[in-house]
Amino acid sequence: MYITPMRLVEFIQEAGQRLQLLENDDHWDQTLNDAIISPYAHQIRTLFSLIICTCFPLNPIDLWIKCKDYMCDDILYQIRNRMGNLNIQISKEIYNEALIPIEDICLIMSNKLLIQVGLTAPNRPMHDAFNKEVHREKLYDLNTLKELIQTNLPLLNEQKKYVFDTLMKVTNDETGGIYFLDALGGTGKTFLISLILAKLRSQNKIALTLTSSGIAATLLEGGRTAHSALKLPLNMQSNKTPTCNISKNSAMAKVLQQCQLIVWDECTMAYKKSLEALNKTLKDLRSNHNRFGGTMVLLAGDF
Ligand SMILES: Nc1ncnc2c1ncn2[C@@H]1O[C@H](COP(=O)(O)OP(=O)(O)OP(=O)(O)O)[C@@H](O)[C@H]1O
Repeated sequence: MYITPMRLVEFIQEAGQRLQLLENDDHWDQTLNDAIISPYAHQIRTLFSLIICTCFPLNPIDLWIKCKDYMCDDILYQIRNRMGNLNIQISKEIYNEALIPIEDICLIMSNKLLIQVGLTAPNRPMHDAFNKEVHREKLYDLNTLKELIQTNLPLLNEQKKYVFDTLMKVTNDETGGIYFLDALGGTGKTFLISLILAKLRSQNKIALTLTSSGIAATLLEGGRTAHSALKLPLNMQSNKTPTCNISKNSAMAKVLQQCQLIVWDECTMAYKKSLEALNKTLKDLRSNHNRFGGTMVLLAGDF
């Protein structure tokens, strides 16, 4: 019979506990049980960090499982507030959010990572994605969006209503594709796009707004220049096959993987290769060989 070193350690620990030669984790359990009466989740996280990195409990994972919901309370509350959705429940992303400050405290206290004290390592790329970019794209006030839809939707004429309905339908179908919104300047393209964006965002979907110029970016809610959002290379002309400088684990990659619609306003001003770069990057990030990786793209401008 072969006993792995890990199993041997478990045997020795178990035997030590049965013979009462080793302490078990009851007192840490009790300490944390007393602490969870506190309404402040960050205090429970600090105590938990202190216990796992300086008191060497036998089974830190057990302690984490028993208290993790209490340690995520404030994070869940903030996320519900930010998204205006009280139905959001605790998820593995939220647990990961709590593990990050716990590991930070352990590093300050004992210069140890969670993996070194017997807990699972937090997923830092997931944390980045979860925190920054995805939230930024979902950070819209639902009441303001609903008000805007209620006021502006009845103002659309028949043609614009048709465009609105078509885009809503194809975006909800999630089949992907490209649409061009071509109209003369001042005829209401920005007005219509704002409405499409508001409708999708009010449904808690991600709709990314790219523009070719900084000025155009200020006209649309959440607008960003394509160069900044997509990390396009500056040497576009000399680069034969440019791609967006976005790695699969990055925060922006998560947004591009999840977004339902990408609007590129004033796209007639964009260099052709920047659209090719977006096409290539989306195919790669979404592991989908269809055009723009199967994402719905709306190119708007005065063609
Ligand atoms: N259906 C509508 N009802 C009321 N006002 C509208 C409507 N459509 C557009 N407008 C108003 O007309 C003006 C011009 O519209 P908008 O900026 O959307 O045009 P545009 O096609 O995007 O122009 P440009 O191409 O120059 O950016 C704005 O003040 C907008 O609020």
